[in-house]
Amino acid sequence: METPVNSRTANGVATGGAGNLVLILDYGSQYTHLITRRIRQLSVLSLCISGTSTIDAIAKLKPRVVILSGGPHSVHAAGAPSFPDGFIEYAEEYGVFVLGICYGMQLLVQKLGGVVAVGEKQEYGKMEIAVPEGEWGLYGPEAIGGHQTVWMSHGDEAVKLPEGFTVVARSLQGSVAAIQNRSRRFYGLQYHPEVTHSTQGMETLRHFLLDVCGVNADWKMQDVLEEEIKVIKDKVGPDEHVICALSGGVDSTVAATLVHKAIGDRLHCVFVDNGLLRYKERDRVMSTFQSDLHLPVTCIDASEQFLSKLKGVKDPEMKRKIIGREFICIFDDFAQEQEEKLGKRPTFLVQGTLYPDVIESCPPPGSGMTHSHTIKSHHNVGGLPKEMKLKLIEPLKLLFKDEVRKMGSILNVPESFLKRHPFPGPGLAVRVLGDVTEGNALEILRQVDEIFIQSIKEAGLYDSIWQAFAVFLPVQSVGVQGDQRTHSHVVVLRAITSEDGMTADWYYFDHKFLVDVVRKICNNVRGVNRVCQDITSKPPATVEWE
Ligand SMILES: Nc1ncnc2c1ncn2[C@@H]1O[C@H](COP(=O)(O)OP(=O)(O)OP(=O)(O)O)[C@@H](O)[C@H]1O
Ligand SMILES: O=c1[nH]c(=O)c2[nH+]cn([C@@H]3O[C@H](COP(=O)(O)O)[C@@H](O)[C@H]3O)c2[nH]1
Ligand SMILES: NC(=O)CC[C@H](N)C(=O)O
Ligand SMILES: [Mg+2]
Repeated sequence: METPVNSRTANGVATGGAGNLVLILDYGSQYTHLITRRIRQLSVLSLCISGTSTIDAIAKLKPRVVILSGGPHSVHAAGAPSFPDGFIEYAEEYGVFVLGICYGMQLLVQKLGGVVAVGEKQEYGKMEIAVPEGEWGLYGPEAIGGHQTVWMSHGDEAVKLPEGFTVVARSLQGSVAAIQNRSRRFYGLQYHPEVTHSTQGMETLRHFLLDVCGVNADWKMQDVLEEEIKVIKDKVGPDEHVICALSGGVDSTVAATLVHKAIGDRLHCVFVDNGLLRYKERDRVMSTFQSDLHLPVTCIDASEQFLSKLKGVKDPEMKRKIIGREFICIFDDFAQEQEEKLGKRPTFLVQGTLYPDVIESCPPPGSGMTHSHTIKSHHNVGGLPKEMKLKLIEPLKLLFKDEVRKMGSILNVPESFLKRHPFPGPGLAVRVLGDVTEGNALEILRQVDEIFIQSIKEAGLYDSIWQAFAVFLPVQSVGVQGDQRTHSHVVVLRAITSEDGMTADWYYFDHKFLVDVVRKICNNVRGVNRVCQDITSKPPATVEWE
């Protein structure tokens, strides 16, 4: 089981020194990624691998702490995922701390000889728990003896604890909320401390990892940056060329700047007009590339190609897959053009893929996300064709959006890029529900979106909103405009706040703002007589409508 200090993981991240890693074993919870994030926010490196990884794969990473994630399964179900045989013995032999969260806690209870049963009542949503006076451990002195609000999402519960365990918190309904066995270093939380609705969740994780487990908080973005530059230099041969798909968004701009730092002018950037861009976006993006970014970028107008392939397609996943495929065709053609120019064909494609894109798309083998459900195929991940000539470089694949922004600011990427709201690669195709080519849906949506975004900017709200956009619905409603009956389109405005796009709340505009925007839209955009606002959080909705 011995491995060198600072060994690198399959994902290319240095472990940051033996014995300081927090390793998450994923059992498919939609929140698993958030555990990773929260821990990184504490400046502690954390990685996530499949919950059914082998004992060797776990031991190789030399974790100080292993967190067993939540998951959709019941521990009683046939084929319910579990840690490998020998894991408990390994943890005890090497003094590894183990924290089970929700399903992870139930797994720990069951495997150590306790009993998990279907609870009388399911507990979903915000709950109050009490942490009675008792021994120090999972909770520090500030939490002990008090109440806190936590986020629960479970149907099973621990009804008999394994020997040596004590209950350190209960929900006000009486179910077990937290357990520990300090001498064996095993801990469990029935709720999700990683979700912001658990008001003291972050403090609980901090206390547990830093004070109880003695993990060092020394993981820094500067180190990640230097490590990535080194990885790219090693991967790309000295006379190999690379193309970069640049969208004008935060992720690809940071990725391009990073790769440029590593390989200089062997990087060739391409921006694609797929016919699904926003109002005047092509001109605006190309001119900011020139004025602010100083990287050579080729613009390819492929709008007809994309739109003709999308004609008549209504299914959201189909649309995403078609778009992913067309992007790759364009990149291959661009590589061919470069070959004619340079006398050498570029071998790599840089994409600004982020961790959330990977988590929510079809989980690729080896990603460690094998127990999660596919939410939607992000065009740059699940939408990619199986056979690709270009090899991928995705330097941001393990980072969340706010981490990418941090990296961008270390790289001096101009704020005009870093502060932009995210815009999905499939663009307006996931905001015009149904067939995007029907009627003048795209044109109507562009106008509505522009009015909405400009109004937000004029009101000084752009930087406090994570993402805002309009959606076109393929339905018509009756209205009265200028004393005439109209039968026109319905559009929806969506604005959210979020940290990383994985969970989101809707943004609360004041009434006057909304009244003004709706008036502007109905007065200026022909074909719209009704405007709605989407006030659904994520979950249960997603950010984009498709
Ligand atoms: N119009 C485009 N032209 C070229 N590449 C694109 C285009 N749209 C998306 N891509 C590629 O797909 C990747 C994923 O798109 P995504 O929208 O998630 O990232 P982004 O545009 O870089 O950042 P943001 O999320 O802030 O919009 C991009 O990083 C880029 O590599
Ligand atoms: O590059 C992308 N390719 C895609 O296919 C894609 N789909 C969604 N998004 C963006 O991701 C964030 C989360 O969106 P969802 O809640 O709709 O999945 C939001 O910021 C979305 O705009 C995408 N980005
Ligand atoms: N969120 C979870 O991990 C749920 C665990 C298990 N599926 C239950 O319902 O109790
Ligand atoms: Mg984008």
